[in-house]
Amino acid sequence: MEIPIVNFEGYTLEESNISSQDLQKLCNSLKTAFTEVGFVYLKNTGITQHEVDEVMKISKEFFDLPAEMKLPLSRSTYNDPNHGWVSLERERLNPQRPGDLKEAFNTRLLQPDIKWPENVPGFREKQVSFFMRCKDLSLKVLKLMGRSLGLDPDVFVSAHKYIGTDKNGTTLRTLYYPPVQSDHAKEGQLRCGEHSDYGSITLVFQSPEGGLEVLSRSGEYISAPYIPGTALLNIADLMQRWTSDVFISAVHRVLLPPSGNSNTRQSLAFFVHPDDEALITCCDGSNKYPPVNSVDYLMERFKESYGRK
Ligand SMILES: O=C(O)CCC(=O)C(=O)O
Ligand SMILES: [Fe+2]
Repeated sequence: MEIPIVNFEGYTLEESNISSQDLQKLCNSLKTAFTEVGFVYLKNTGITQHEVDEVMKISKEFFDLPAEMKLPLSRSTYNDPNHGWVSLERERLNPQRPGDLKEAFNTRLLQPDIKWPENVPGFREKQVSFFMRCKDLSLKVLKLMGRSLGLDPDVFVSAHKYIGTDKNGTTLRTLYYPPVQSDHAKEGQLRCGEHSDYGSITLVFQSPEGGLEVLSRSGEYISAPYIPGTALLNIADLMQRWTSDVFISAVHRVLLPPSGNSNTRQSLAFFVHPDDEALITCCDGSNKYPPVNSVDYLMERFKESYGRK
């Protein structure tokens, strides 16, 4: 099994003059991908490889700073549950394993009056403008998802009104995986432990090293390689619940590089979450899962990956 590629030509960020026949085709392809794999590559979205490369480049400048310059920007120092720097091994996406061998910087609030890295000129502007591009693409996809299920096209979009504000947890995360000496890693340690994402959907952009793997329905990990110019999109847990398990939130991971390989790796992940106060109720009216408040659900999940205190 492979992750399908869906062409957004005609429905890019700059266009929406697609014929109703092509729109239906697009919806059908997405629905197939989301029900069978939970992951899909989107090509010709309007987000270019150049944009992605630029965000990765400026992110690397930040990650290369000495730890004492990043420490004041730590995730826990903000009056916000998710914004800021996450140090190496701080997070365990699979709570059964040692901390992940990755660093991250999370952008959630777009206000200029919160702390940003000062020593990397342009960092804030580049992260914020990429956040906006990902937001626009995500809203377009959410609309197609509603339509693909034969529902009101706004059923999901209308629960994502406050992205970029303190009423919504949507986060752009730039990730850096430093070189690993596999023989020095702790037992069972990975670059990114097995997990599924928490919110509604996630967009992922990897550096050319690739390395992401996705658990297929038949129980084997399949590779999600780097495909330049594409955005990889996956369903997350709240969306699976919202669709009464019609759309699949697939488990994924990043293993350690093979012994002797000293490559670094980068990725950008845009985690789309519904508005804090949105009540997530099965969209087919089935009551398969009880209604849940979006922010309550997400806070519970964060506690698991950062260790319960
Ligand atoms: O680094 C990647 O390619 C994916 C990371 C990931 O799955 C996550 O942070 O949730
Ligand atoms: Fe993930």
